[in-house]
Order: sequence, then structure tokens, then C-alpha cells
Amino acid sequence: MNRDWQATGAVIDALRVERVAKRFGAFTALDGVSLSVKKGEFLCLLGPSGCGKTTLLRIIAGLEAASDGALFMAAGDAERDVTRLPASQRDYGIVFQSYALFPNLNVAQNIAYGLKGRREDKDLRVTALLAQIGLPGIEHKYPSQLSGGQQQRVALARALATSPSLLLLDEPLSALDARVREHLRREIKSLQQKLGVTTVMVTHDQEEALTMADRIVVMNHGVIEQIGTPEEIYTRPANRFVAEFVGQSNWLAATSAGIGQVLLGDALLGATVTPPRPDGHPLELFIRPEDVQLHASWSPVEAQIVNTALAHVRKIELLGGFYRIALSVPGWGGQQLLADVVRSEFERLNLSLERMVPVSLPANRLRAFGPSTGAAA
Ligand SMILES: Nc1ncnc2c1ncn2[C@@H]1O[C@H](COP(=O)(O)OP(=O)(O)OP(=O)(O)O)[C@@H](O)[C@H]1O
Repeated sequence: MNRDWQATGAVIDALRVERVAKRFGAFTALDGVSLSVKKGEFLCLLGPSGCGKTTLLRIIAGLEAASDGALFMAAGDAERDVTRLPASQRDYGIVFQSYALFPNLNVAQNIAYGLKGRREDKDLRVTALLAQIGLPGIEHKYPSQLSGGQQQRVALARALATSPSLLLLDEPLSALDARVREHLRREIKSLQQKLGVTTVMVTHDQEEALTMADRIVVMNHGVIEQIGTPEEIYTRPANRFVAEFVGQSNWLAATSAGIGQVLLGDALLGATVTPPRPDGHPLELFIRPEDVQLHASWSPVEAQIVNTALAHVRKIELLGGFYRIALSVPGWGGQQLLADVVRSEFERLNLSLERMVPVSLPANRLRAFGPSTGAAA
């Protein structure tokens, strides 16, 4: 039996990356990265420029060799070690950021490039793929006659032509304008779901990752900061890096004050503090602007709500579908707090500059992080 193949009897992940490291001379681009991708899953590698996401994708593709670690791909109900396998022998299709179509070949020839077999079968396959990407009948056009978005769809068809078990996408939308990008996001996602093809996409665009991925891998400086569903990443970030990279956030300096309690300015607030810290331990409180609640008036009802105080309205900004309100709360040390409110809510609250408005921080949305390392407190 070939020792590269291993039958386990368990449900096999489509791809498993085990402690992969990559060094370029003295520089470490990837530092022991481990993750797995389930069959049919859409996984996004998300992180700032230089975090190592493209290097990881290239290692998965076999276009770059890992310095350490191993890669396994599913092969039936077994797992195959592909760490040393040349790119040409790995079963994947890939789409790059720039349109990597052959300019001297027409659309049909580009898509059929990797296909083997009879001419008629190839023609049928090309026709079916063009229908799937919503561009029927463009077989005889050349790449220069297509828009950027159309070229990327053809590149996608080419990557899917051989029905690979893995689809790799390297920032496939970043060269397109915003409107086309949004449209293609939805198209790629629905095609991926329809075909059930396991997909790994690299992006630095958090919105792209949140809208397309089943799970997101947030990377920074060659390590994984968090792996989770878009909802987990957004609502329960593992540390300050993730919280700041994905979405808007408020940060308030506080100290721990007993189990599930923090001292913010002169006020004792309920918050999610895990694990508990000794009293007086410095903390940074995190809350998303849309989780900050504003009230129309200060009545006995509002006074009963935990974590409620009176705030000054310092700035009002219209950001399309919602307003971003900058507040300062004297009782909470006067630190700036941003609150996002939708238009109807804004009108109901009758907000104006320098007005005092009651504000609440729901305890289940208020999370505490240690200030020095950025790790959850
Ligand atoms: N061939 C190489 N030689 C030396 N350093 C490299 C090489 N390829 C990548 N690097 C370095 O490794 C780090 C990670 O690069 P990588 O391209 O994976 O980042 P990235 O997260 O994809 O960023 P970007 O979105 O800018 O492409 C960067 O600091 C980069 O300069």
C-alpha cells in the first residue's frame, strides 16, 4: 500500500493544513499554521497585507513549498499526504486576482485548456460552464472583448472545468469596481453552493469574507488569530486584533471589579469578563456601535436598565443607511463612545447636538479584553 494514503474510517476533511511554516531567509511568513476545511465548505483566509494568506494559498496549491508541516487532501474516504506533490498532480482549480486568461485564445479555448478527451465533449462542457456562470454564447469572444467582471467569470469557469475537488480563489474580486464586485460575490457564492465545491478564498476585504464564507480564518503576522463563522468572528472576536480588523468597535478603558463586573469611570457595570480577573486589573471594554442603545427619555423604566447613564451628543454623522453618533458619558469617565442608529430610530430619538440622551451598554454585548496583549481578558 502507498504510505501517502491513509484510510481512517472517520469523516475526512477536504483539506487539512498541519503546522505549516514558511521562511523566506530569516523572515518567517507563516509560523505553524493549522486548519482544516470540510467538504463543500467555503473558507476565507482574511488578514491585512503581508499576513501570509497568499503564501498559505500558494502552499496549498503546490506553487510554493512549505518549510515545515504537512498538507493532507481527501481522496475518497482516505486522506492523502500532498505536502510534496507537484502542483500539476493536486486536484484543484485556481483563480487569481489579475485576469490570467490567455489573450490569444478565445473563451472556449481558455475554458477547455485543461480538459482532455473528445472535441464534442469539450464543447458540451464549455457550453454548460458558460450557462452556469451566466454568460451563454460567448465561446468565440476573446478576453480583450470582455469586461473585467466577465473575464473573472470565465477564469472561474476555467478553474471549474475539470470538476476539481478544491477551488482556490486568490483575491478574485479585488481588481473590480465596487458594484461588479458585490454582484460577483453573490454569483460565486451561489455557484459554489450549487456545485458543492470546497473553496478556499484569500481576501483582505472583511465585508467579502463576512458575506461569502462559511468560516473565516483571521490571520496576522503569519499566525492564525481566530477561526470561526462570520457571526462568531463578528460578535465574539477572540482578541483586539480580530475585533478591530472586522467591523467598527468602541474601546473603553476600565478595571475589573468582581465576577462579571467592571469599573468604568465611577460606575460599576456588568460585562462579559472571561476568564475573571483580580479586582483592579486594567481592562479594555469592547462594544460594537450598533449594540449601544439610546433611549428617547430618562424615565423610571430606563433608570432600571443596567449599564445606563446620561450621555452628551457630541457629533452626528450620516453614513448612508444609518447615523453614527459620537457621545461622551460623564459618569463613565467621559470617554468617547460611538453609537450607530438607523434612520427611523434616529427620528424617534429626536437627537440633536449637545442634547443629553440616556445610553445603555447591554452586558452581554460588552466584552472585556486585557489591554497589553490584546487577548480576551
Ligand atoms: N518570495 C518571497 N521572498 C521573500 N519574502 C516573501 C516572498 N513571498 C512573500 N514574502 C513575504 O512574506 C510575507 C507574506 O506575504 P503574502 O503575500 O503571503 O502576504 P498576504 O497576506 O497575501 O499580503 P497581500 O495581501 O499584500 O498579498 C510578506 O511580508 C511578504 O513580503
